[in-house]
Amino acid sequence: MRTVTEHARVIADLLVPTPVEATTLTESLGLVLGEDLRAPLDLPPFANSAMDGYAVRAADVAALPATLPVSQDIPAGRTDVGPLTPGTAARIMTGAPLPPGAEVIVPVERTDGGADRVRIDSAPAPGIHIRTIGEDVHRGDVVLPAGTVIGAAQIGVAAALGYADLPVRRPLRVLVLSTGTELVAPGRPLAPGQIYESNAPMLAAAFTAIGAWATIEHFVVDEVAALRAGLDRAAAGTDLIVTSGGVSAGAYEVVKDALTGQGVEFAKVAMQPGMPQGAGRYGDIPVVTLPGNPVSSYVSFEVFLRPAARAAMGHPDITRPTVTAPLSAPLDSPAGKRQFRRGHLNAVEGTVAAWGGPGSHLLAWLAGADCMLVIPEDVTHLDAGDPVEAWLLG
Ligand SMILES: Nc1nc2c(c(=O)[nH]1)N[C@H]1C(S)=C(S)[C@@H](COP(=O)(O)OP(=O)(O)OC[C@H]3O[C@@H](n4cnc5c(N)ncnc54)[C@H](O)[C@@H]3O)O[C@H]1N2
Ligand code: MOO
Repeated sequence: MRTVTEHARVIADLLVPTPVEATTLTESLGLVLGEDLRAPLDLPPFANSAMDGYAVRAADVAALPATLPVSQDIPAGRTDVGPLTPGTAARIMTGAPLPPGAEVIVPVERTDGGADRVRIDSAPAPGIHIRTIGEDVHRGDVVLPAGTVIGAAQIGVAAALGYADLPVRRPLRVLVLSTGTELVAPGRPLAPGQIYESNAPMLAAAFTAIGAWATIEHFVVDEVAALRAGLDRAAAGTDLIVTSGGVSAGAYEVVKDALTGQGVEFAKVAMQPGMPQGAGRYGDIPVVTLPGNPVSSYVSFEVFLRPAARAAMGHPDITRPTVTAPLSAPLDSPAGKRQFRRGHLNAVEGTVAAWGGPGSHLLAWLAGADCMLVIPEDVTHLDAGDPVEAWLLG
């Protein structure tokens, strides 16, 4: 049997980093910078006022109160500001360029607010309320290093620097294909013996949630020709194919039947759920074949695909945030397998507990879980109070 770590390595090695592409700011959200982003200009790009008020020379407010004629009006956006005439004040608004020669910004509250002449009652020291050139960013500086995950603030600073698009790693293009003659699309009538198809929407959503582009190829019946046709229809332009179902030990194991000896290796992995797995290539395209049981599929995504896909998209941090917390109730685990149990974190008590049983068909319990408990291969029993690792989902 293959270890979890060995199979994780096989899957990680299948994927190569996605290319770095110029992408609009909006579409860059959640993606990762593929190159350092340098500042093409200073921020602020010019000295400007941080207050609505008056710009004056220091010598003109040495003795207070002082009344000065207003020689200029400078709202934000003026592009033709001339030097400040000595012995005068410029009325200036927040963000407006400082007139050359101005040294003191007097907030309007410290004056009589005059438009033609202004009486200045008191004044701050020179430099106060003045935003200097490059105070935030110097031209040429690396503002966002390669590997930065683009969030709202990163989009903000990139826009402030004039970038309309960013060099980010493109999302991984993933094709999700479920197999199973018993499957019916949600929304259609269900005959006895049939079930609704849940793996493809779940897996596609899991990929979308990490910033990948997931498409669903209509699920196929358990026939090799149907699977090959589905793969051929959809494979072009795909970085990764993920199938679910048809990989265990029975008859009608369509994925195994179609892909064994065709570049995909099937293996039992020492984990529960998620034991039957496969990985390889279909033509040139990486393929990962997940077990059909819904919880097995999802757990396999968390353990193998999420980290590999995030690494391919350049994420510096590929694992879920993890805590180690005491169990609030005992649990058992199979010998020789790493068990992944749906879990629940009690944030008040600081404890975790298994959430539902270990059965890999218990999907509603997965939906109610907020963490995944990881019980090592050599542990068969844990008592209440024993520490256990929990991956925080969410
Ligand atoms: N004799 C053995 N039987 C099984 C073994 C084994 O080692 N020996 N392994 C079991 C384990 S563990 C798993 S996990 C499953 C994996 O089976 P498959 O990958 O071949 O999946 P299927 O048989 O196609 O389906 C399993 C189960 O999941 C339901 N399913 C499948 N696809 C979907 C879907 N897209 N949406 C919702 N539900 C789905 C399917 O109806 C079955 O109930 O094999 C065990 N058996
Ligand atoms: O691998 Mo199976 O997931 O134990 O049901």
